[in-house]
Amino acid sequence: MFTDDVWAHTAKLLRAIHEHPFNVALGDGSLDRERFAFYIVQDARYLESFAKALATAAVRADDPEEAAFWARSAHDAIAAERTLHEGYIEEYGLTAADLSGVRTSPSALGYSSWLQANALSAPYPVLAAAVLPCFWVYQDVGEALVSRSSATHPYRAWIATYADPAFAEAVATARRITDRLADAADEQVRAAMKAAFVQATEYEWLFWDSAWRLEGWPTRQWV
Ligand SMILES: Cc1ncc(CN)c(N)n1
Repeated sequence: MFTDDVWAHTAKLLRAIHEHPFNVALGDGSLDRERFAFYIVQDARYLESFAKALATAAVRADDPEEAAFWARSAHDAIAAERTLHEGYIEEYGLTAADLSGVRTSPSALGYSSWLQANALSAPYPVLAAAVLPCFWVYQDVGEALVSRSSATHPYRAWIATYADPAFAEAVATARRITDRLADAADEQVRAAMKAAFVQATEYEWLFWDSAWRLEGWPTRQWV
């Protein structure tokens, strides 16, 4: 199956994601608030673009069941995941003014813009492959962390969201869709699907790394 193959192809990168200091600290609860708050604010921005890419996939899908799945996922990215974000934003006492003063990081902007470009101009099967890691990598990380998180773990709500069986069900559906599209695709489209899956997984690593580095714009000093 296409998705088994691309998952195996990205095994080293996936290991690097699990072993990234951000995720190790997220898992053992030692991640400092500043880094997690940075991540949450950037992720709220990212989710807006991700949801739009999913809504575009719903429009471009050639199968009504697939269209419904993408539309539901677009809704969930805003509704369910945002509830999670708002919980942390409230806990950290961040105001709307604090949030609007934060500039979208280079990595968050890069990932979001790349998703938008795929949504608007890549073939539909390539778009499906581009959004798949956004589901699957998070479920993989959430599931790996859940067994180690106690009831008092500071990031338990985050871990529980992505380790939830409903999220695993969404991953299974996204994989089924991507495999169906890969089966029907010619070699050129399949190669573009693989490249999109790898690129999105690289962006997933970058996103966590950017939060770990509290990534800003070095050019800000000149403008
Ligand atoms: C960067 C990123 N990638 C994926 C997800 C999970 N939808 C997320 N919340 N943020």
